[in-house]
Formats: sequence, structure tokens, C-alpha cells
Amino acid sequence: MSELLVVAIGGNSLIRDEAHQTVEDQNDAVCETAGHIAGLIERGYKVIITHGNGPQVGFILRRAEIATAVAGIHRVPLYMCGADTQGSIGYQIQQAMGNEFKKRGLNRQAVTIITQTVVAVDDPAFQNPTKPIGSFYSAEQAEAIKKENPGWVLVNDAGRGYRRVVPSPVPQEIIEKDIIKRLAHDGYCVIGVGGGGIPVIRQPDGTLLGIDAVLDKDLATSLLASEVHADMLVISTGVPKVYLNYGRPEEKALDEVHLPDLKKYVAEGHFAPGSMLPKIQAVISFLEKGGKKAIITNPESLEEAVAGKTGTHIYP
Ligand SMILES: Nc1ncnc2c1ncn2[C@@H]1O[C@H](COP(=O)(O)OP(=O)(O)O)[C@@H](O)[C@H]1O
Ligand SMILES: NC(=O)OP(=O)(O)O
Repeated sequence: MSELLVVAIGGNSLIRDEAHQTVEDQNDAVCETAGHIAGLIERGYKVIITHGNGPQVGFILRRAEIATAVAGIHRVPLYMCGADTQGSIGYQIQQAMGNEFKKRGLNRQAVTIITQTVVAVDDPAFQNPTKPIGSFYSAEQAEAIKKENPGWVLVNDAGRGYRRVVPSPVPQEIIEKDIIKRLAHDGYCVIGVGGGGIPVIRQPDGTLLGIDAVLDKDLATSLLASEVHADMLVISTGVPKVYLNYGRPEEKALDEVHLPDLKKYVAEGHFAPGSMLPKIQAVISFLEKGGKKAIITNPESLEEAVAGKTGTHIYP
């Protein structure tokens, strides 16, 4: 039986730099990543694709806020902005995968599943926003923005600039996991858990209700990978490998690492919160729940990494 991979595409990895943020630019990045994922499917792997939405959900929210302030158009809740990103990014990935299948003569189909992820209404994250969304600002811009928008919390995002942060409660359950699993085993390339899933709470009567937050797509992807019993969790991001002492002269790439060492490196502070740390936590959680292998690499290295030639390979 062919192996099932869950491949997470980073929201930032769809935006190459500040000069490449348009819909067309993101589509180019999606198409490039889709080519590499189609290469994996051509080699016989079954693939579930998840994706981030940090930059995109922030852009949509900001547009809506400006439209409310300037034109009095109704407010859009943050969870609805997340749902919008599942449609727009899901559409781009679904179309790009379909085009790749056609080019390669593969009789396959991609399908996007709108996905809801349950969180706890009393999760302390609602009082402590940590998830960076939208644009990056300089320190001076951040000061000016805070004065204009007293409710905003801005933090330095892994040394790359200041960003607005919003609550990011822990993903507890993926509502659509069974259909995602079934479609993947039936040979569909499933796109799901976009932006970590639309955050919802379960009400006392059992019904679901959207709640304002942006989930961490790496943690939600890890939960999905465990629940569908994926053979491998693959995290595609902006770097070919994970590094110790990242960005310093003594930087060292990790080729192969096992859980005990990885946990030691976490404790030593090698992985930046809000960027690499959630990916490492996602991998630890997947392996502790029985997963056999995880890889962290960049989109262009996906095929070589799964073939064992590059990337950071992590084992229990
Ligand atoms: N120890 C580390 N090794 C590699 N990259 C790191 C490390 N610490 C922080 N990073 C940064 O984390 C980034 C990945 O996080 P981010 O861009 O937030 O993810 P995503 O691709 O999911 O949007 C990398 O591109 C790199 O700049
Ligand atoms: N939702 C989310 O984790 O998005 P990014 O991967 O873009 O940060």
C-alpha cells in the first residue's frame, strides 16, 4: 500500500518577499510548490496538503477594517477571514495541483475540504495573543500603528520585523478528519486544515460556533497527521533544513535528529517562538503519538528530502 504523507505549506513560504505579495505572486509560489508535491504523487505517495494563512488572514482582516472605517461596510469577524483564506488559498492549490496532474498525464484530482478545528473556549490563549498575522512593520512603523490602533498587540516576529498578533488557542479536534482520510485513501489529493482550520467552539448543546482566533497550522497539521495515521509529516517552509544557532556564525544544519536530542535543543532555545518552534512542537507531538518520521525542508527540496537526500529528518 502506498504511504500517506501530510505536507504542510507555510503561509510565509507563499510570499517570497515584500515585493511579491500580490495574488499573482502567491499563485506563482503555489504553482512552484504544487510541482514538487505532484512529483511526490507521481512517485506513488498519497498526499494530504495543509497550508498556513498568517500573512493572508491579516491582509483580509486589515482590508475589512479599513472598509468599515472608511466606507461603513459591515465588520468581518476574524474566524470568517480565516474561512475566506481556506477558499482562496485552497482554490489556488487545487487548481495548481490539477494543472500539474494534467501536465504529467496523471489521472488524479485535488479537492479542498473546508475544515473546522475545535478549540476550548477557556483556552488561556484568548487572553494572551501570540499568533503573528499580516504585514511586517519596522520598529518606527509599529510605534505609530500602536498609537493609531490602541487595541493592537505587536511583537517582533523572529527578528524579521514587527507584526500584529492575535489569539491562537490549541487545536483539539479536527471535525472533518474522517472525510479527509477517506478521500486521501481513495487517491484524491486533499487540501484541508487551511490556516490550522477555522476555529470553532463546541457549545453545551453540541453545536459548533466560530470564534475569533488564528490557529497554528503546524500544530493542527500534526493533529490531523496523527488522526489519519500518516506515515510521514512533512513541513515545507522557508529553509532547506533546521539549524542550531540559526543566523549566527556557528550555525549548524541538522540532517537527522531523534526526539531526545530535539527536546534538548528546544530547551537550549535554538528555535524561535512563532516561527520554527511551533514546527518543532508539531513534530514532537506527531512522533510522541506514534508517528514514525517527520521532515522539515523548503518547497524546492521536497522531492529530494522525501527521497532522503536533504532536509532535516526527525525520528522518535
Ligand atoms: N533554528 C532555526 N532553523 C531554521 N529556521 C529557523 C530557525 N529559527 C527560526 N527560523 C525561521 O523560521 C522560519 C519558518 O517560520 P515561518 O516563516 O513562520 O513559517 P511558515 O513557512 O510556516 O510561514 C524560517 O524561514 C526561518 O527564518
Ligand atoms: N495559520 C498559520 O499557522 O499560518 P502560517 O503558517 O502562515 O503562520
